[in-house]
Amino acid sequence: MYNRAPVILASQSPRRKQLLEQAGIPFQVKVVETAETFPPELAIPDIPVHIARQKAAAVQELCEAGDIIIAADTVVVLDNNIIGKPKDREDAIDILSRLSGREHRVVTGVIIQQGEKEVAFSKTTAVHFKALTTGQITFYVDKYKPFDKAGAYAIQEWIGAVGIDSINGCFYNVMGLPVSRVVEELENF
Ligand SMILES: Cc1cn([C@H]2C[C@H](O)[C@@H](COP(=O)(O)OP(=O)(O)OP(=O)(O)O)O2)c(=O)[nH]c1=O
Repeated sequence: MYNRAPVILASQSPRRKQLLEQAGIPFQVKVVETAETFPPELAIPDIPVHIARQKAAAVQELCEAGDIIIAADTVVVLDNNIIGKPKDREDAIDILSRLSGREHRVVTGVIIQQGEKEVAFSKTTAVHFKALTTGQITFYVDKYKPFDKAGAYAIQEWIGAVGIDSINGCFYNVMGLPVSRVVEELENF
């Protein structure tokens, strides 16, 4: 069991909070809004790590020396293009139409920091969607309103149960936190 310095989760995501709780890690949530920008030359697996580092840096001022800060960012990647959160209903429908019947990758970058010390990594999960009908897509978007989700869907919701053929990699990584790896890194920190 993890039992050392206080852990601060630098995320307003209810999914990340739920997953860290599920792992039995005691923690507090502290969040400061960040711009979530990245230099265009970054390789795709490094982009969510870069953004997670910005989220961690933003909460430093709210933390005590010695606190361990955890931050993460999740992006959906289709044909080497990053798909973020949908702008509106039409954008969500368009994103899901593009993901339909195909495989995409979900990349979560994680930062664990204590003062100058840092562990950074990213994990990738491949997700294969079934061919979704227009009716399924509009039903999902109108009922579940996935506007705060990268790629306009949540694997833990209805669409994950009926629309996903297979995944290769960590399920919880798709939800926003590769929690078994986070626990492993915390134990070795
Ligand atoms: C693909 C996918 C994403 N998501 C969520 C995880 C993240 O919360 C969100 C991606 O946005 P993020 O910017 O990674 O996180 P966030 O804005 O929710 O929280 P914060 O920046 O404060 O840490 O999408 C799911 O819940 N299920 C999924 O299947």
